[in-house]
Amino acid sequence: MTPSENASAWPDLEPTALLVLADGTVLKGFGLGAEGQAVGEVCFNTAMTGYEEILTDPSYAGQLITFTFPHIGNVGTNDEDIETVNMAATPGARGVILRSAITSPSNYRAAKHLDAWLRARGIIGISGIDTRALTALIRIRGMPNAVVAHTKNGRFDLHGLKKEAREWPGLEGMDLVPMVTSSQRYTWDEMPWEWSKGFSRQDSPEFNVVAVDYGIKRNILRLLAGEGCKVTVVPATTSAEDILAMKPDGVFLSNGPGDPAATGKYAVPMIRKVIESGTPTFGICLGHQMLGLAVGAKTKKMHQGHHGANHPVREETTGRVEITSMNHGFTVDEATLPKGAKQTHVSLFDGSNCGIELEGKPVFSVQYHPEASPGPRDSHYLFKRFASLMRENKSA
Ligand SMILES: NC(=O)CC[C@H](N)C(=O)O
Repeated sequence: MTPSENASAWPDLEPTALLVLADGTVLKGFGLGAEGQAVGEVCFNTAMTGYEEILTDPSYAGQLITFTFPHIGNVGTNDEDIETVNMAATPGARGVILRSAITSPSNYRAAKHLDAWLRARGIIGISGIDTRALTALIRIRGMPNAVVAHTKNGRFDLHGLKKEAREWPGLEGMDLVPMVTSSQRYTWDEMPWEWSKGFSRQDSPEFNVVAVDYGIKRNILRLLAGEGCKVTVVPATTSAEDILAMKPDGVFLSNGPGDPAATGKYAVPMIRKVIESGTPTFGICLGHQMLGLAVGAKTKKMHQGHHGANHPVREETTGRVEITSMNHGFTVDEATLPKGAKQTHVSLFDGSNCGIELEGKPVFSVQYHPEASPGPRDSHYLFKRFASLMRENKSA
């Protein structure tokens, strides 16, 4: 029996939700969250905590997330852990695939049951899936396109669902940034959450940073504010001229969903001009991939992607290993990095590129998520590195 045929944990029960893969495989389960159907690419995330941050990371737009950890929802949800800034936009992941049903929340910060929270955000979910088997399938065959469908009465148009899964074009070539980017400029001064204090404000900023929003997460903005930045967030299509006219001490290129090569069509010309200007620049994930494209490297689709909170990465200059949060399905092809773009970080899982810096320029980026949320804080030093580059550049 293949892993996919074995992946309905309770195949004999009446399903109220289905996961239909593009190859026609049908996995039966129980509906949770919103009713309806959602199409996307299925990826697995191995983080054991932080499901709310994961589900609200706009980089997951166009994806259905399988959590490998079986108990998701135990600590409920609250408004402080949401990572999406642009609430009017599509809220990150379209669907969620779980092993176990969601139990009642048990945590002093819990404000809402995950099931009700998913329903309110229009996220469609299924439980009762053998997520170990589904993960094994993804490792063997790569991330499949699929539809997750949930109806209370258990009636499904199976033919229609199979057709939709089969015909969805997939993430390659897809620019999803217009769905998640902010339509207007705004400023950000909220700093990281502290025990017993909550969030405080940055009221004496040292730097003026422009952050280009391809689907930015709140914790990135908070860590920038924590390093002394007053951040002006601008829509993804803002021109280099408009950005440089704001006289930024630094420019930040955010994370985001979809294929970097598709998004890069309008982002790359802007990024080239910004790095030409000598302005310190820092990119994360999609921002890293598009910086790679801007210097002439190529990006490619990965087989199973990296999604989790325990990925070891080695910093090449020091040999130091940091444990990182990751969420990407595309990667910068290291072999295509031009002279002058140095590989600074590498994944110890598969040797893929995890960071670059431009020789002689105050410009660097990483493939992983140093802001974590969720995940370990080993990589917070990169926000300090950005602040140092801006400080040096200002005093030069
Ligand atoms: N987190 C991100 O920014 C993801 C980047 C890109 N969408 C990828 O999947 O590789």
